[in-house]
Amino acid sequence: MTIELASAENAENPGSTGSAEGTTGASAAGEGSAALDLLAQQVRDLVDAVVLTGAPQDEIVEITAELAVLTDRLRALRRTSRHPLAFDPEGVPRHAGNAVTGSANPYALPLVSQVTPDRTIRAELSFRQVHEGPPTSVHGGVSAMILDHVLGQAVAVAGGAGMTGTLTLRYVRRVPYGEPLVATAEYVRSEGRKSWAEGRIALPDGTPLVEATGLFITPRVWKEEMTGAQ
Ligand SMILES: CCCCCCCCCCCCCC(=O)SCCNC(=O)CCNC(=O)[C@H](O)C(C)(C)COP(=O)(O)OP(=O)(O)OC[C@H]1O[C@@H](n2cnc3c(N)ncnc32)[C@H](O)[C@@H]1OP(=O)(O)O
Repeated sequence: MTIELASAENAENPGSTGSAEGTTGASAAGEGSAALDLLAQQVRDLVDAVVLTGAPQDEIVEITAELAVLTDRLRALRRTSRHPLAFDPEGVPRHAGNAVTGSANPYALPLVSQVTPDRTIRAELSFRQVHEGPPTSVHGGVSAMILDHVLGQAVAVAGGAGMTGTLTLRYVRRVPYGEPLVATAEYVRSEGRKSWAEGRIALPDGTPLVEATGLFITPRVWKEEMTGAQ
């Protein structure tokens, strides 16, 4: 596997035509263009509107046809390259297409995480109704995805970036949507290519809702690429 890093050659956002007003090109931290980020946010708003719509049948049919035209227009301009992976100044891996943090990915919240002075990963977040699982609560798999990511970031900033080997969750209380929450994760320890982290999604006062522990393994092939081994 080749890990594609942002560089002078590939830093230009592959999703951008380069001519649209307001596009900035990818930053060194692997962010998407401003125009693409706005498009992604518009699609998130659209998804929320679909989930919550009370429109009559004929209106839904008409809107669906209009959206199909826009979808075809975008599909015709499909890019072939991936968003570059880059590291922000704090060492957090980022790319604009990521399913959790990607500013250019409508599927992503997007989660915005920071590294605190004690190397904890911290992200303030708020789920939306689109994340609903059990009535009035966030789907457990969505919480797992967020925790997988922040635990992965915690081991990455500690130098043990890897793929998730195991992720263990304890769902302590129901996770509400539409309310401010906080996700945090800390690196715990490493043994060879294995690194462990723990984290949680909590209320702002620290009350835990979901707790997680995870094992991340730096794939042998990554190590070989980094060390130049055959
Ligand atoms: C630099 C880039 C940074 C990028 C990213 C940061 C992103 C930020 C956040 C993103 C976060 C989101 C992240 C995601 O979403 S990652 C997506 C979800 N995870 C995967 O898809 C992983 C799929 N599996 C694999 O790719 C390989 O199996 C891995 C890489 C895991 C190991 O294959 P590899 O060939 O390298 O290793 P090995 O077979 O020689 O085994 C080595 C050791 O590990 C032990 N073992 C193996 N598997 C498991 C297991 N499942 N549980 C427990 N232990 C396991 C094994 O027994 C052995 O132990 P020992 O005998 O030595 O004691």
